[in-house]
Amino acid sequence: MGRLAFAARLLSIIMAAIILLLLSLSYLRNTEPALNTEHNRPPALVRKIQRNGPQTPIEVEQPFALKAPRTDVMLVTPWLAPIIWEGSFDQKLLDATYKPLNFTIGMTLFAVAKYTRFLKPFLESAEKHFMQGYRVNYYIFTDIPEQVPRVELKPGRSVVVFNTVKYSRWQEISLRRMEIINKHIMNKSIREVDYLYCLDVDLIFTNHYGAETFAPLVAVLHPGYFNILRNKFPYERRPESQAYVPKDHGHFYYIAAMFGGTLNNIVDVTAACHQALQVDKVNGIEAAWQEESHLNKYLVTNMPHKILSMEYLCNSEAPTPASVKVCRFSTVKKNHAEIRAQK
Ligand SMILES: CC(=O)N[C@H]1[C@@H](OP(=O)(O)OP(=O)(O)OC[C@H]2O[C@@H](n3ccc(=O)[nH]c3=O)[C@H](O)[C@@H]2O)O[C@H](CO)[C@H](O)[C@@H]1O
Ligand SMILES: [Mn+2]
Repeated sequence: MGRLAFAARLLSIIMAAIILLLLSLSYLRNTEPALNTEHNRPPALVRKIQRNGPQTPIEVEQPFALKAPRTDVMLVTPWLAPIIWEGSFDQKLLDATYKPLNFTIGMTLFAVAKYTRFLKPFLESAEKHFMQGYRVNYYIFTDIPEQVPRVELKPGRSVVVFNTVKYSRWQEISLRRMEIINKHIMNKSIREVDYLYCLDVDLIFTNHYGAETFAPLVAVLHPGYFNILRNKFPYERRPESQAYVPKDHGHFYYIAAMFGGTLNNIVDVTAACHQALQVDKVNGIEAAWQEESHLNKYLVTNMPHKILSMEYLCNSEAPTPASVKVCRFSTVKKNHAEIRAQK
């Protein structure tokens, strides 16, 4: 074999080896079982229906395409996410669809310092109204585990208590929730829930709160800002903050006392808010409404798949708007100065 022919042969062998290596690398990348692959999987409901087969149809009142169930409120956003109001859903139909799937619903609740006093009424009301007939795990974060009350739980429901530190400022206790929830999902102390709800504890359930709220990412209209121009929303308006939203941006103002969704979505939203909060801290700036400002900033571009109306967060200290036919989750009156005082 001539020198030239040998060199050509060698070159083609090297080229083939490189192509093979590149192909196997891209195969490995595609098959890597990282947590991130969750993003590409169909939602839990679709997976389970694929596994179990379709559910049996049940008798419901016929819906008509030309008849809106309600005409006084917006039922779907411009990006086609439903807004949930009394009269817009059939609870029987939803339960017949979802209950056979045996979902587990997780809930994170922080009760630090004096806020442990809210746990008993919260849990007792949740046992009456929240996700009846579903499996529920309450994840309670507290610095005083002995003050977690014993509340009688229905079958399939449980309380898990995690120790957490008490930061000296109430704002810090509130905003650190993003970081803590994120860590507990990443280290797998919270797992195997189909949906996770992250709630304030100074609230009580006052009516049905169930499957109509299931979505990959769900947020709630703030009862104080549902009918004002967006340039008046209490977004963070200083460009130096990571939570900055310009006056002509945004759709709805959401309340941080409740957001929920699938674990991968909650990982994303809590990670984004935690990172933004850290950058703000380094820059010596705290957003107007702490994590609520960061949550709202996130939701400007990552719009929720479903929005809950103010029925899902009623302000017990203000008149109920006419559009709210049922209050399902209501604030508890509290003396801010007393409860946030250190002693
Ligand atoms: C009326 C008002 O002021 N609203 C703001 C206030 O909501 P809130 O007044 O509802 O805040 P909050 O005092 O309920 O704190 C939020 C949550 O953090 C936990 N917690 C807080 C303090 C504490 O000592 N122990 C404890 O466990 C607890 O789960 C509580 O529900 O603050 C939020 C966090 O920024 C939002 O900005 C709200 O818009
Ligand atoms: Mn609160």
